[in-house]
Amino acid sequence: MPFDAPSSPKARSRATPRVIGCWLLGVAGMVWIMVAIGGATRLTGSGLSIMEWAPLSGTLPPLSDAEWQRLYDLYRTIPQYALVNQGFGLDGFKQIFWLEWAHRFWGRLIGLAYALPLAWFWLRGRIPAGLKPRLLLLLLLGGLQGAVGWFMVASGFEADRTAVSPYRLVMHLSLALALFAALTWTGLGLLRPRPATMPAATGSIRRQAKAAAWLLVAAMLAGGFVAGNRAGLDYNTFPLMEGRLVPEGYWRLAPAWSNLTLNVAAVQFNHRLLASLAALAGLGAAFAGWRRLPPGFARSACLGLGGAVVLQYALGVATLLHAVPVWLGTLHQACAVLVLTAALLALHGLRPPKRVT
Ligand code: HEM
Repeated sequence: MPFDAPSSPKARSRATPRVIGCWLLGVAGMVWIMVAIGGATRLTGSGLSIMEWAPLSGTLPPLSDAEWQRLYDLYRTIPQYALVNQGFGLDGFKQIFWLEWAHRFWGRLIGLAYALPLAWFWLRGRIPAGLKPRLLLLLLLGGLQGAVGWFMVASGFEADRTAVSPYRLVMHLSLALALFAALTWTGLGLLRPRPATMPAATGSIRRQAKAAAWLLVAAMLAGGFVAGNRAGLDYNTFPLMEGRLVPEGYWRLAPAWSNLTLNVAAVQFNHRLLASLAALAGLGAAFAGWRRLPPGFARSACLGLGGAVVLQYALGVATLLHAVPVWLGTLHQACAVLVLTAALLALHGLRPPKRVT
């Protein structure tokens, strides 16, 4: 559903789409930071430290010794404590508590940064009519993401589990990326109206960029399963996996489809394969843009896509070779959003011109 900045004679209504566009991009930036905090939370094993879902009262951290002790006692009832952190004491608990608290606190801030300006623009009649359903949908998606986050965390409390379900982790990561993409695309639509004309080569480069974008989405989903299965702790060589291109035991699990989501060897191989295809497609679009487009937004965006994909690929290999240190894993997760941004900018820059009727 494309949305373009409407042109209006009134200066005030001309300014409003730009302000709304900047606000949406600002919220998208906050979602980006949230993805990075989420990566650090997962990689430091902090994500299961708060066992309550309290959207309002959970805003404040514990303010008394008794409250700290109550939360610690709750945490001591779950398998992760017994199997991973037994005896790490209240001080150890506080260390894993703060990141999860910061993750949830930042989520609440994003909610406010979205809902309050939305209400203000709405009440002052500043939102173009055609944009209202989309802004409400974004609000709904944001709320849903909070609920999915809790749904994911709750899976980590089940018997014999020391981490969350890979399926729910992928759901949470995908929804975060979808929310980021929707905010960014809508914001860009308000800031950059469709051009009246485009160079003839644009159509074929747009198809290449679209292919790269879909391959990137697939690589990101596969990356979620690598993270969810902690598959980056095995096969720490590149490009071969235990001396083979396709690892032994790719189809080890039954039913066969479960290899795609739960088998460490298969999940990691799929991520490598999809990332390589996405990198090739991204570089292809960058090369075509560089060769066939005149200097301008679309050409720079195509080149940016190529650069971002190469950076992310190199970060992925480094993360794997070093068996996922927290800082590299977090950087790889944050850079996935950079690549997504680059793909969105390229697709936006390559949009077909406005049809004249
Ligand atoms: C276009 C390139 C790539 C994209 C878009 C991408 C994206 C992602 C995403 C979204 C995740 C899940 C979140 C995270 O932990 O970061 C992930 C995880 C991971 N990726 Fe990639 N990736 C790419 C290339 C690679 C390559 C080439 C490798 C190694 C050969 C790699 C290795 C890993 C590993 C080991 C993880 C799990 C990290 C963890 O447990 O935190 N990635 N990737």
